[in-house]
Amino acid sequence: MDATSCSGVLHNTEFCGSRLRSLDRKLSVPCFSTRYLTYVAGHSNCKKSTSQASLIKCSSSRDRRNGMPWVSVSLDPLGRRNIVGRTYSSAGTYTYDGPDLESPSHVVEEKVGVLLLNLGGPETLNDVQPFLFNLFADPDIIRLPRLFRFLQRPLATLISVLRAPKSKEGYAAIGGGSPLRKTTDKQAHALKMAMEAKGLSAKVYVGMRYWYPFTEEAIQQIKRDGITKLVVLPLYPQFSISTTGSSIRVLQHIFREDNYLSSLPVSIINSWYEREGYIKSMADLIEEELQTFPEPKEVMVFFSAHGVPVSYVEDAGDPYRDQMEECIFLIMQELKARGINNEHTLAYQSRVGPVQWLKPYTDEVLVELGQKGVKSLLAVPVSFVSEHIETLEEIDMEYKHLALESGIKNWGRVPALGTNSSFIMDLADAVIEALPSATAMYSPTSSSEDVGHDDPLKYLIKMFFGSVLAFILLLSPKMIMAFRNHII
Ligand SMILES: C=CC1=C(C)c2cc3[nH]c(cc4nc(cc5[nH]c(cc1n2)c(C)c5CCC(=O)O)C(CCC(=O)O)=C4C)c(C)c3C=C
Ligand SMILES: [Fe+2]
Repeated sequence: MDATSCSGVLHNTEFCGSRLRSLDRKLSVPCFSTRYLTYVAGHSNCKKSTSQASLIKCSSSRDRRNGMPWVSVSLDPLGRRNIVGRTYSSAGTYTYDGPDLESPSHVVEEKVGVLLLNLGGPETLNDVQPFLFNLFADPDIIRLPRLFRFLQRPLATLISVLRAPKSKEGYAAIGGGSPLRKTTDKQAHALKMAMEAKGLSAKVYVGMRYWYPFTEEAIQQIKRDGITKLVVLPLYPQFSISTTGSSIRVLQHIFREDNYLSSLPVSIINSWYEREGYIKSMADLIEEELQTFPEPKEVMVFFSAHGVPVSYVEDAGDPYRDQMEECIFLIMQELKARGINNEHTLAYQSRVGPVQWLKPYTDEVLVELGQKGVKSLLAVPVSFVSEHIETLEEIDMEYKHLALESGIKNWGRVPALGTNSSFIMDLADAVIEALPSATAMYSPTSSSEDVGHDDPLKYLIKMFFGSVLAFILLLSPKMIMAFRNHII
């Protein structure tokens, strides 16, 4: 064999002397011949072991960045070799000439699944109120003290009814519904293709938190398909209790109840805002959009993130604000490395209800910038990777109008990443890197426990008194205004 044209990636695995050890890092290894890969991986303290080798049939697909076949092999905690993806396992042609790996008959044929999690959005105006009900019924969105949890659903009914007219106006303005489902489906398809190009054959599922296709439906399909390893990829770059946290709690709840699911190896990617591919893709979009301004260097880069109530960060320990700030820092650092030194700022949009949200608020900052004489502004939505009401209506219509009214002359907006190819390629890498750490997910702890609907009479009494209390609370004019308006 000649050590020439291909390379592979060996995940979490190190060949060291006669032992196999798990490592939490990725090893790039040389490859011999175009048809077979030979992995030769070494441990810095065990130089002698670097001749351990494993042969695996190459995929014909090529990695986009280096033009090389892209192969993943992992070991489970017992040291068995799992060939990641059907491309390899179905090919079934490999040999191993090292002394300690098990025989080919122990190779598990993996059926890899990737579950994309997202919020979901109403597809028609009639869906708006029930969608809002689902959202506000989520104890991770309206966090009530345990004693008042029984009020969750009556409150959700009230708030959703109060808010629906304002929300409907927004959805009507963007064509009568949310594009989130279509975009997420496209992202799922693009991700499948990208993984295939990297040699991983996997099924991709979409599970929405508040609208169709619900996470529960996606999980049922995963079961029907007999998936043996699952990577969960929330389509939120930064973690928040209210988004990724909420979706994962739903998963935990479903998995706990089910024998098959509770032992299914799962790897959850909690956040991925710091990934180089994501940061570079965002920087690409900003760089490109800056060129559309008459004086690109004078443009203020205005990051607008979806807000969360301050109490999430300060009382409940939500890492969202920290991750957001770090994410902006990394994007700006990448731009600086490209010689782009524009001023930038971060603000939070989309607050709902009467509590304090993360500051500064997007609407207030826009007015201030206009008053300070900023003339050109590029809005960068940073907590989303697809277009939806918060970008198409709130940023493109409401904030743009406010900015122009406040004295800003040149307005631009960076599109959401959507199916941007370098972004999707990076998500594919994220999935491939996450696969080896998949373990059974069952966790007995969950903060979103149900309020005990076992006894119907008890439940009805709670619902009745809860509703009365909720009406008294919510019919105060201040509360009504807070939920009706977007507060801008
Ligand atoms: C990182 C993203 C998001 C966070 C954090 C988040 C928190 C959060 N949201 C609400 C209330 C609403 N959100 C609504 C829509 C909406 N929210 C996000 C993302 C995050 N939310 C997206 C992508 C969307 C749009 C979905 C779509 O239809 O396309 C809405 C409905 C729209 C509206 O009426 O404004 C509400 C309400 C809370 C209370 C919250 C944190 C506690
Ligand atoms: Fe939201």
